[in-house]
Amino acid sequence: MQIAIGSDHAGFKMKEDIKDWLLDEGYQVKDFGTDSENSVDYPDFAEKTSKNVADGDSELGILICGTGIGMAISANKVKGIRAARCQDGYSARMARAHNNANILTFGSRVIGIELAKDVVMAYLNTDYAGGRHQRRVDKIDNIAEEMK
Ligand SMILES: O=C(CO)[C@H](O)[C@H](O)[C@H](O)COP(=O)(O)O
Repeated sequence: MQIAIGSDHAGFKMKEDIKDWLLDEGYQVKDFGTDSENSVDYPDFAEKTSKNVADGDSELGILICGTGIGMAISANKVKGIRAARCQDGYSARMARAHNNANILTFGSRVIGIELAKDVVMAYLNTDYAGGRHQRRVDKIDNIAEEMK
């Protein structure tokens, strides 16, 4: 499975750690930056990473900033993206199972690397449940369509 990953300066170090760990676990990872702890603007990296997922090149995406909030807000502006900020395993499982979230975000200034890995594994190892949830996911996606 190919995962798209991105961060701002606040999430840079955690992105590198998560990327190396995912590669060790056998995932393919496409890194959309940033490439250092120099100050950057999170929407730039959210947009690049989210468009790669929306285009279908990567199956899922991970975005890391200081809180995970700015990344989630930005990613959810991209058509076809359902980004969920999850900082515990239960939320990460539900984001996949119930919301079919295709981007996971979290904050490097909020959770540590071991909890972040736990959240990522819960997210990646859970399948979308479909069924009654599809009706709701369709309604989410239709909100953007109706705004046109
Ligand atoms: O988007 C955010 C807040 O919602 C992130 O936490 C950013 O990483 C943060 O705003 C960056 O802050 P900084 O003071 O420029 O490092």
